[in-house]
Amino acid sequence: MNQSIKPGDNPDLTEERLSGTFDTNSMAAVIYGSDKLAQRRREISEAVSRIPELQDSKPCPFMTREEKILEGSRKSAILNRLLPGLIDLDSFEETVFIHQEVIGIEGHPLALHESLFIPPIATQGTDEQQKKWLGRAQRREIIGCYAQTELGHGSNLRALETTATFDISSQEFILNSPTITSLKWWPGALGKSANWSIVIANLIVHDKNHGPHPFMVQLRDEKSHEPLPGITVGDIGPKMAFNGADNGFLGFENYRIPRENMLMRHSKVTPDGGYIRPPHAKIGYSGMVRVRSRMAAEQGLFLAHALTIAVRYSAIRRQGYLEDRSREVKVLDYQTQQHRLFPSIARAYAFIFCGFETIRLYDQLLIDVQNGNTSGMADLHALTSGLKSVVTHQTGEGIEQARMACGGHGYSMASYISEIYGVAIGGCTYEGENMVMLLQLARYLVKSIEMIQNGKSKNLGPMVAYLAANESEIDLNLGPNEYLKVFQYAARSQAWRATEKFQKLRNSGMSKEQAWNQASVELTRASRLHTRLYIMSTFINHVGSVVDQKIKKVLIDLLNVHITYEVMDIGIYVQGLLSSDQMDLIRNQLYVSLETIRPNAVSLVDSFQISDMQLRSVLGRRDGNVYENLFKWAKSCPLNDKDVLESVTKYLKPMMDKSKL
Ligand SMILES: CCCCCCCCCC/C=C\CCC/C=C/C(=O)SCCNC(=O)CCNC(=O)[C@H](O)C(C)(C)COP(=O)(O)OP(=O)(O)OC[C@H]1O[C@@H](n2cnc3c(N)ncnc32)[C@H](O)[C@@H]1OP(=O)(O)O
Ligand SMILES: Cc1cc2nc3c(=O)[nH]c(=O)nc-3n(C[C@H](O)[C@H](O)[C@H](O)COP(=O)(O)OP(=O)(O)OC[C@H]3O[C@@H](n4cnc5c(N)ncnc54)[C@H](O)[C@@H]3O)c2cc1C
Repeated sequence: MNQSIKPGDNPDLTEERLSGTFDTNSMAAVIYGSDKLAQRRREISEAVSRIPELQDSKPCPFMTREEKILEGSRKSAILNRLLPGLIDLDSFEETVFIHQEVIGIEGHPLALHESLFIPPIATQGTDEQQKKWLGRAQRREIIGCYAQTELGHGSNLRALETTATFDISSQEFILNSPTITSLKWWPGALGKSANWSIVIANLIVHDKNHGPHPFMVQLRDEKSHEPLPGITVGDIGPKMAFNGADNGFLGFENYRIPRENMLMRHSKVTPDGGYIRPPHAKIGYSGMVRVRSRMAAEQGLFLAHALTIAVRYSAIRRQGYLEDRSREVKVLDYQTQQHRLFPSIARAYAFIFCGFETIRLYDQLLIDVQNGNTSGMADLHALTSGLKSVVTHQTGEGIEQARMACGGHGYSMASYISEIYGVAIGGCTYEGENMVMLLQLARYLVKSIEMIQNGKSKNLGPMVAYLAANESEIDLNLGPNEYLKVFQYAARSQAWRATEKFQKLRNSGMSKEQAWNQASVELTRASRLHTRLYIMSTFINHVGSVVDQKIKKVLIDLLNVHITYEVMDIGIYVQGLLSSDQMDLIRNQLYVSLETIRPNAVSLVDSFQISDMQLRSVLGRRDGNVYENLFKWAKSCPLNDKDVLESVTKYLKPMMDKSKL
């Protein structure tokens, strides 16, 4: 049963909900990993809806940037007071969720505090450092950010210019931004809100540069909030979206911090200037790996937001006719609309499922690393690099299709889809620009193929074992596993093609770097296919593990949409394997699976359990009463406070009057 049905709802939406074949709360339990977690989300939404001071003071699209930052800060402060009674304070998921619910997706002063400030202290700080700062940060006595990117350098961390030079005589590090390009640029909450930061700076001891390391740095006075002497800090200005966040710039001029402020769990500087290496050269990058490991689920949820809006709206929007000329048809009944939206629903589910899997993998790696075992770092770095790139790109595509699927109203901020799009596609850039990260995964794929070439296939990890197989025929009694084999064929042949291109260029005498650059488009294609294969296989495994038979049936239908769509989408890579008859068969299976999923479309998006408050969309309202609320929304626009604006009295009226003469 669909748990969203309520009296007074738009009858078209109620009809959709009645046609659903499964219980949406049970599906939510599968999406969020357990009945308890799904229920906690419902309880938190419900509790928040009963607290007047946590409601939006006005719709976000009507707020200026200053108002957004003020509103985010107002709500953050109230939440900090109320949180103990509302959520499990030890749960990162609940903390993120309640901020999302109350403040929304446009950013807020604590967005980075939870995800990029506290985790490095907790994982890279010594026990004493944790004792000193962790409690203060968790109680929010201080607000922090993560300052790594510089005006001139983001992707290439080796070229960062900020320095932290050890001064033995005073037992301090001296921080400097030697050039304009070395100014820190972009960190969220740095601009106006944070008073502390993790700063990534080149560690220099005895004139030797040991590369980027993390330092705890106080930026502003804890009483006055004024920048401390030696610090230049401010906001970088408005962005495409995410304007409730104050992304900032930061410069240092001979700014001194105690030796104890370098995070020293892994690398250390001793009082006499000795440097102790970390157990793995890239351990300082693990904060980024943590965030990347969470991005598939986050992005899946951004896509879920847009699809909830577009699918609900498509069920109440009537336009044109099919057979019955007496009543316009729901636009959701058009095959083109289904083809536009349903594969994205499948992707959102797939991203969330594999997102929770990568979070689990990261948590396991963290335990291993704390126990001194860093052997899994390269695998997870490669996996999360590819995953963040593919998922952010496909999420952006899916959100934009969702916007277009809403016609003209999709273009209005009342749909809120443009904000979701703007925030989500930031993910194509932050935490590593997508091409750069695809090339990181490509290094791993090339190395894996070189192992095969050197007769060491048995050393390949499970995620790349398929690279050594030799599939040349597919039985088209197609079940998910045959589709997986088709995808493996595509990913494998592209990985070999790209590697061989790179090797041929090398053998022709080209430098490694030039050869890599000349092969890089092919290499990124290999990385995408490898990642899409991973997403598909995780989806198949996840569906296989579902126990509730009604839920399993719908998920198999959704999986069928996914695998047929994905294989059609990569047709060019499987031309050597599949005949045109086989491709036609798959195409037809896709069309059949769109029809099969149609009665459950609304229930599938309702199962994401995104409340109206969180959705902030007039088009996506749970009750489907869109038109009357669109009219209310337009009337509440500040431009309509007055009938005659100054723009008219000051300019247009005099112009028209003058023209009359
Ligand atoms: C509704 C939904 C609800 C969601 C709620 C959440 C809302 C969220 C909204 C949030 C909005 C905004 C938040 C934004 C936060 C953003 C923060 C940031 O962006 S922080 C800055 C991030 N910066 C980057 O990611 C920089 C990218 N660059 C790099 O990481 C490196 O420079 C890299 C990896 C590209 C290259 O590094 P380097 O030059 O040092 O190495 P090499 O390329 O030479 O490689 C050598 C060797 O090392 C391996 N390697 C690299 N990194 C790692 C690693 N991390 N772990 C393990 N190994 C690593 C590499 O693969 C090479 O291996 P080899 O065997 O030699 O091939
Ligand atoms: C919304 C948002 C929030 C952010 N928050 C933070 C934060 O909190 N803290 C922080 O430190 N940073 C933050 N950043 C910065 C972000 O991490 C960087 O912008 C990102 O890592 C990309 O680096 P860049 O800007 O230098 O891009 P560039 O590297 O300049 O990319 C420009 C182009 O060059 C290409 N390119 C670069 N290198 C290569 C290569 N080796 N091979 C092939 N192509 C290449 C890229 O593919 C891209 O097309 C944020 C950014 C955004 C948009």
